Amino acid sequence: MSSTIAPAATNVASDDSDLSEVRDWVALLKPRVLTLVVFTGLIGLLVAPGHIHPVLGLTAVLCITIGAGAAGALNMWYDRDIDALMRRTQRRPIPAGRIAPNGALGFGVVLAVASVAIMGLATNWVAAGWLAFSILFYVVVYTAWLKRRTSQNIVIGGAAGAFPPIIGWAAVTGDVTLVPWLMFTIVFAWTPPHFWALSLWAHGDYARAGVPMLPVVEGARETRKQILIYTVVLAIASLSPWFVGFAGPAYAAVAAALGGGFLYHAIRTWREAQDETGRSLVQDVAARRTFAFSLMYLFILFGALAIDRLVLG
Ligand code: HEM
Ligand SMILES: CC(C)=CCC/C(C)=C/CC/C(C)=C/COP(=O)(O)OP(=O)(O)O
Repeated sequence: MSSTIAPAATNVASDDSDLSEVRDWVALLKPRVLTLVVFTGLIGLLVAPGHIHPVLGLTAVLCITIGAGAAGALNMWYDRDIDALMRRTQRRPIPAGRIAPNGALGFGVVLAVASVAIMGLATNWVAAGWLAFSILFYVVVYTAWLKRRTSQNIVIGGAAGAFPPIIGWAAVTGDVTLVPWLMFTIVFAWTPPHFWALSLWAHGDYARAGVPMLPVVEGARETRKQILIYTVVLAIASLSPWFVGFAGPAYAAVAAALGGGFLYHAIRTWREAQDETGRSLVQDVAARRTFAFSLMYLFILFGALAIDRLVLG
């Protein structure tokens, strides 16, 4: 009896370990963050004037997914030393020892090159060029250069995450005009409040790893102020597709309501009960809500733009 059961049990065990190995390689792509990155790229593609064959459109979105994922893998390869020091990141596959650094490097390079090549062959080389630029920007400018050097790291480096709407648009039209740059500006202005809200409670991790994020260098009080300033810029930028006549009043109403909501959360974060250094006395409740709101905000705003153009427009 036992001899018939044993091989089956072994198979189950090896299936489980195969599955968890696949999970580790997928984790290198930062899949949760990718959802929103890819969504903004998809909206750029959908609202662009002109026509793209659905199969090619799908291929373009897949290339943005793989390219951005590859950038995430290369980021994890480069950051393996500091990831090992931070509670939030120390269980990642490289610091936890489940994937060798060279394996992650090879994986990232192969996926990056493949995503750019397929994008170029399937759509056009303008979209492929912007995809290549975004990957290099995230890996070289943000990760290798700015992240460990300046508290403005995510303002400048965060631009990488704002390129997907430009890439999606260019995949359809072959060029990059004013509107995709407005979409870029929205994600660009959104990134600092998105990240700094989180960094208000994750600053201990960054301090331990020696990463000069804004609350570590300038303090929590300054970070709260900067979140509010960028939220004002974001609320104005979000209306720009309407200002230039690309989107209609329905989009403007949604953008205004969302902007009001974000401002409400940013003001609550700014005024949250603090000690004399600006550290929260209430476990950063308002900051956590601002972070959660930021995710919903971008999803609904870009969704509204697509509905305005494709359904109402
Ligand atoms: C340099 C710029 C950015 C930094 C430093 C940053 C940082 C972070 C961090 C530390 C988290 C916490 C969760 C995790 O560890 O995965 C997070 C979550 C997230 N970020 Fe960002 N982010 C940036 C830009 C963006 C951009 C441009 C997007 C998409 C447009 C984005 C989308 C998301 C999403 C969807 C989550 C939630 C993931 C989850 O549910 O775990 N982020 N971000
Ligand atoms: C199209 C294209 C190439 C887009 C790539 C851009 C991209 C993946 C943007 C998301 C930005 C992001 C996850 C930052 C995390 O910062 P971090 O790396 O400092 O965070 P960590 O501490 O969690 O590693």
